[in-house]
Amino acid sequence: MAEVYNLVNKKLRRNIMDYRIFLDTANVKEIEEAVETGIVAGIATNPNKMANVGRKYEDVIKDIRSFFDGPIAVEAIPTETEEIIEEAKRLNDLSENIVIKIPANKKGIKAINKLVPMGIKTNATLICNPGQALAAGLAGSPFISPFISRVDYIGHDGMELFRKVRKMYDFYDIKSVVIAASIKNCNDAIESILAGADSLALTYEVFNQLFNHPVTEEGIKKFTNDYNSIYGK
Ligand SMILES: O=C[C@H](O)COP(=O)(O)O
Repeated sequence: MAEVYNLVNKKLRRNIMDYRIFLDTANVKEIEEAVETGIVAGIATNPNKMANVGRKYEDVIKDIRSFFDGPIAVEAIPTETEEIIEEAKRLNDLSENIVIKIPANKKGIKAINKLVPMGIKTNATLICNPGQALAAGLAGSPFISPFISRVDYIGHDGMELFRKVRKMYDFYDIKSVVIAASIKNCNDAIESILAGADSLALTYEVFNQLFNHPVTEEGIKKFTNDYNSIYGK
């Protein structure tokens, strides 16, 4: 078990650049457009994102696979350990390079502990306190997702949670890829990188904020006018 854990995690650390940005949506049009920038490493969905587009996991995965071979994260919904494991195996078989999101409560952690030695990539999700992150890391989950904005929404400090998780992982030398998840603006995305995020899960809206600044747009207009004044357009 320890051997498998080390293997999985060493490999993940080597390929960490493969996981810098997960696009957090199940909207295939958005995914296709964003992938064209060349900076999307993976796709993250959850049942909420699937419900937003009103489509089944199988159909969304099939569409994404027609143009993208990076990791696709999908969430296992059963709440009992054995059922989570069965659903994770089923989802994993839908395509190459699937990551199974599993909520980090005790039943989920037990499932992760069994799935990792099978070579199934898990992402411990809905992490809202540092203890859940510790448990997920010690269970060997290759990915973990501390949630930032959802923790903020109940009056706690999501970024502080993230900082604690990062510090704890460094202190215990836990190698899981730490994904800053549930990010609602570009500032939180950058803050979480500065706090040591290995990876970001960005909604399409936040992803687009990466490229935008009014001064840039103003500058483009001004430079276009200047160019046209030279070339007489
Ligand atoms: O499932 C992971 C997402 O990053 C959660 O984000 P959300 O708060 O937008 O659903």
